[in-house]
Order: sequence, then C-alpha cells, then structure tokens
Amino acid sequence: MNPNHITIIGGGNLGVAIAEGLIASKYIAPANLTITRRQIEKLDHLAAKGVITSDNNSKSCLRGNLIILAVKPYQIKEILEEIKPVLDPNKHVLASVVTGVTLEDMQSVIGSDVSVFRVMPNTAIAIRESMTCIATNNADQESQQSILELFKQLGDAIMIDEGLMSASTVLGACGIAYTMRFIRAAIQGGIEIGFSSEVSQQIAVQTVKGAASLLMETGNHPEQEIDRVTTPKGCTIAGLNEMEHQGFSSSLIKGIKISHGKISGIAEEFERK
Ligand SMILES: NC(=O)C1=CN([C@@H]2O[C@H](COP(=O)(O)OP(=O)(O)OC[C@H]3O[C@@H](n4cnc5c(N)ncnc54)[C@H](O)[C@@H]3O)[C@@H](O)[C@H]2O)C=CC1
Ligand SMILES: O=C(O)[C@@H]1CCC=N1
Repeated sequence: MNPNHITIIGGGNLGVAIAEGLIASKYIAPANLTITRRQIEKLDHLAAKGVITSDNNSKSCLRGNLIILAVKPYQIKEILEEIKPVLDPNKHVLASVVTGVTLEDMQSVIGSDVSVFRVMPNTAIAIRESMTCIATNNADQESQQSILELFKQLGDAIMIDEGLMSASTVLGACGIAYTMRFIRAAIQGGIEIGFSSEVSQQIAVQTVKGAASLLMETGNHPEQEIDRVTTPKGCTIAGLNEMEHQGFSSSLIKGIKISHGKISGIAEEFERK
C-alpha cells in the first residue's frame, strides 16, 4: 500500500499539523491531500496551498487510499459509521490518531477487513519533528512498512504493541506540553535573574535543543551529561538539588502517571456514544 491520496478527517490542531508536515515533506503533492472539517473556511490557509478541503467525509474517503482520523474520541464512532459504506478493504487503510480508542473499538464498528492502525504523533509533526508511535493488529508487513516510512518523513517513528499506545500518548504527545511548561518556567526564572523575556526565551529554547541534540548524537543517559555540567561545590548542583528538594522529578513522574490514568476515562467516551 503506497498512499497516493491521503484524506485527513478532522482538520483541528493535530489534523492540520499532519497536513502541514506532509506538505513540508513533499511526501505527497497538496493536490493529493484532502482534509475535512465542518467549518471548512477554517482550512482556507491549506486550500491556499492547493490542499483539497471538504465538509463531506464519505466523498473525501473515496478520493483517498490512506484515511487519517483526527477527531475527538467522542466523535470517532459516528464518523466510522458514516464512512463505513464507502470503505473498501482492497483500497483503504485507516489510521487513527484518536486517543484511547482501541483497534478493537474501531473494528467493532467497521469490521476487520480494512487494515487499521493507531498512530500517535505529536504537534511537532507540523515541522517534521514528531515522535510517532504506531500499532496495528491486522495490517500486513507491506502496509506496516509504508505507514512507518510515511511517518518517518515527519520526524522519527516506531512500531509498538498496542498495549503501550496510552503510554506513548502521554510520553510523546502530552510530552510536548510538559516540555513547553519546563521552557516557560526557565524563561520566567531567566527574567528573575536579569534577562528580557525575549532573550530569556532565546537562551532557554536553544539550551533545550542543545540538551536534546547531545542525547541524540551521543546516545548518553542524561545523568552522564549532567555529570559534565555539575562542578563540585558549583552552582549547577546547588540549583539541581534545590529543584529535587522541591519535587522536580517527582512532580513530572506523578503528572505522567496521572495523564496515563486519565486515558481510560477518555476511552469511555467511545462507549457512551
Ligand atoms: N492535539 C494533540 O497534540 C494531539 C491530539 N491527539 C488526538 O487527536 C485527536 C484530535 O485532537 P485535536 O486536533 O487536538 O482536536 P481538535 O478538536 O482541534 O480537532 C478535531 C477536529 O475535528 C473536527 N470534526 C468534528 N466532527 C467532525 C466531522 N463530523 N467531520 C469532520 N471533522 C469533524 C472538528 O471541527 C475539529 O476541527 C483527538 O482524539 C486527540 O486525542 C493525539 C495526539 C496529540
Ligand atoms: O490532551 C489530550 O487528551 C490529547 C491527547 C494527547 C495530546 N492531546
């Protein structure tokens, strides 16, 4: 399966980010990309780039062979019922980015003839820097390879067991928000010690990028890199230890666990519809 036309159903935050990443990657021409939402005027910026915008999900599915579902968890069941009559197992592959809704949930509506994937990117997909985790229970190796290759164009991508999909949602997708909050706090601290907001942001953002790049390029554990920074009796270790006394790592780990626990509640929205 090589996606020759991609249809994204749900042109909200993530759907638009995926479209932008696809356009930037040149993986697919804008004319081979369709995106839907009910208020299509909100997709005018994509239409201006040559993307097909529509408020008709079924017609849009006829155009695409890869269909990406990017709606809220409580909306997906209704949409699956709507597009089911036009789904063709010999043509279509379905990929859902919807949080908490399982492959089995989706197959309970559309059956298991069509290959279905759960895909968990993050909003950095817009600039081709997503970490995307992918799972399936019925797609053949060739389709798995195609989907993996596609999302590798948009950052990094790995196949995982579906049982880890909620964990990947939290670490990868929610992780963007956690990291932004770290950066915001660093900016605020930088202002307290003398920088303007703009310069503080410039320093904080490049420092986070540098830290991530160090780990990517060396493969080191963060603590190895921390050891290189913490001069004995120095200012880094003093600040780090104070942050830990205040619960820095603990609060992050607890937050990750709370987010993870919340996902089973999100999945119930599928059942209630
Ligand atoms: N925002 C994020 O960072 C991430 C979101 N997700 C998941 O992706 C899904 C979408 O999230 P967001 O983009 O943030 O939500 P959103 O609310 O911004 O986007 C959903 C879009 O679907 C549209 N929509 C609703 N009913 C429709 C219909 N019948 N036909 C066509 N379009 C319809 C809405 O108008 C809206 O634009 C959710 O299930 C979320 O859990 C997953 C990973 C990251
Ligand atoms: O907050 C949420 O529920 C969604 C899923 C991951 C990112 N945003």
